[in-house]
Amino acid sequence: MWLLQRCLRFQRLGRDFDRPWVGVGNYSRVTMTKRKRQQGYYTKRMKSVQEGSNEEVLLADIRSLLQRSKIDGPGVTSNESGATDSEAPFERFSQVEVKIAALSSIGDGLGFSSSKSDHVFVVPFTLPGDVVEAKVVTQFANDHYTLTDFVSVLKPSPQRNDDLVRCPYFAKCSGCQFQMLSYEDQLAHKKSIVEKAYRNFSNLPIEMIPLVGDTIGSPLQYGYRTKLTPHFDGPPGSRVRRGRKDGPEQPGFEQVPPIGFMVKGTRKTMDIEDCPIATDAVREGLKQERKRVAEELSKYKRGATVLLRETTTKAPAQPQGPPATTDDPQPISNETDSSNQPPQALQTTSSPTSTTTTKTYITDQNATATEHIGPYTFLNPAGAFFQNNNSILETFTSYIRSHILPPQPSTTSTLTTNNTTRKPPKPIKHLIDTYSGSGLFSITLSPFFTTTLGIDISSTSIASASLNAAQNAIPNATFTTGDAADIFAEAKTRYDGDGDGADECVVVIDPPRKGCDDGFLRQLLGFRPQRVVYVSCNVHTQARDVGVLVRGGRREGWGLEGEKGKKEEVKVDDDGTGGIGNGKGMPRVRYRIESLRGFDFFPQTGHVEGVAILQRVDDDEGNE
Ligand SMILES: C[S@@+](CC[C@H](N)C(=O)[O-])C[C@H]1O[C@@H](n2cnc3c(N)ncnc32)[C@H](O)[C@@H]1O
Repeated sequence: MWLLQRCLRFQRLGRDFDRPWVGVGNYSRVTMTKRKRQQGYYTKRMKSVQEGSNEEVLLADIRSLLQRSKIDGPGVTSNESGATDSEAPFERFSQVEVKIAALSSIGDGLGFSSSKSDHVFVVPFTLPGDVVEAKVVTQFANDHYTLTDFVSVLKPSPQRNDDLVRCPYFAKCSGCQFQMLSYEDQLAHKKSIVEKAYRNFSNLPIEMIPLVGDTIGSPLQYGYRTKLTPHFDGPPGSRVRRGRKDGPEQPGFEQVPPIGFMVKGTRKTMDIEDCPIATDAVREGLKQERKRVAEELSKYKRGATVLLRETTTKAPAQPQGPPATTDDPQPISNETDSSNQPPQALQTTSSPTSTTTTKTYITDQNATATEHIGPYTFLNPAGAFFQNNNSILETFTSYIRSHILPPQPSTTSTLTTNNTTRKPPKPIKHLIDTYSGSGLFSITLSPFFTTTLGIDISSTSIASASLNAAQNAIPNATFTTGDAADIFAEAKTRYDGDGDGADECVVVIDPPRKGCDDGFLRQLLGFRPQRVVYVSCNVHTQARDVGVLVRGGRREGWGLEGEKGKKEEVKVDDDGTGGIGNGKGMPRVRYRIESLRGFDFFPQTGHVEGVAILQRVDDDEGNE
């Protein structure tokens, strides 16, 4: 009977199965059998979950919610479905009523149905207190959770205000999740993301983690994104034919494909005509590029990504005539390297002082985009990395400026816990800017330092960094191309001749989402700079790496219990001190977290940029 029921169910599910399984973020790392795929659930993870991935972060939140619900109870005590752990407890594509209990760190709501108390539903576009209808998509029975599509709100959360939503694609497009949440609540949620990241992923005792500061908001909450990359897929069959020289001719497009972003939770592209989180110039670019692609469709045989990047020029204001407005476009500025760009002057404003600012968009990866941050000008190839929210960069860089050096001690010497005096740390003179990109930190912080030394793996970014230093008349900045870990050998030669030159150095770290590798952390601890400022777009990998620096190299129990419970150690020079020294009998090097805070670079989304300020713990402060 059971077998018959299962067979009937497979048949039903097979009929319903109208799209391939698709993941959210890094879920695609999980593999499964075809039959399980058709059922929409997994029983076994074939590959380990990537550190700091959405999946790992989500699992931590789910486990803590299940733990809490065991104590408090989600309002349900019986398991009416009778499903066992290894069975998918809900039918794929069935609709379930879910009461949302928490907001996860990846921005999706987490809740329970009334039929199963030990199983969490992950529902995008929802808030704690919402009661919603959700459609079952993918089930992870062993991990007690199900990914769903949001269907509708049955009873709204007191936090929900749908009148705030400014985008017609909200609740479908994967770009923004929080438009129905007040900005104040968005910032509070982002603070809790930083708190949870350090609690769940730093592996530090709670007393070593300082209170997280309030999230600093973005001056612009819409109209802030200076770069968009909408895309369109190729015509059916174009993927199979790609790369086959002697194969049949590529089919062309029969109609204009959807041009835009992914539907949330799928790999399907949805057509997006406008994106209100982008700047006016980029929004205009989206409109024009959509038109251009439609007109030139016969040139395309496969899908493509369109680059839209804002560029800003500042010029002395015209002495005569009324100020120009957005309805009164001006010719494109000469400052923009746009030889192969269509004419697109879009937004011109005159400031009451003597400067005219012109913002336009560019689409050529290699054309130069210009950004201004306070008095500094940055030039970059449009396709290269640069922070995407210009409106927050002045606030952000002045925050880093005011924290890059240690707070001034009140006297020339400081009392230690033993009531003995110790010398104040040496004044910091040198900045080491790792993962420097085109020199954002080296350049905006340069007035504080005798020298700055930047490194980035991208030679294009380093070429821009050198150009930007020259452009901003900064004589003391040097940049080099290479792996970030390699900078410490150079820094030792430059600054550490007498053995304590690292006391005069601060290191800024701003890696990609995956964080720093062991080699980098090892070299950093071996160099032992007095101070570290760690900036990151992924507070989870940041928390992991900061944990290593605070423990002085030990990387114990990273990850979720049971996933990667094994103890690891990031070893440097084993000098017999039980930790990491510099190989010259120096005591173990470790850091304390002076402060933690998030910055909201991406309003309306679940992302938060973390800034951790670390100070080396010196011997007489309790180094063992
Ligand atoms: C988040 S961006 C930060 C760039 C810069 N600090 C800024 O704010 O504009 C990360 C940078 O790390 C660089 N990168 C990635 N892996 C690297 C590695 N192994 N060594 C050095 N740089 C790396 C990338 O090229 C990119 O410029």
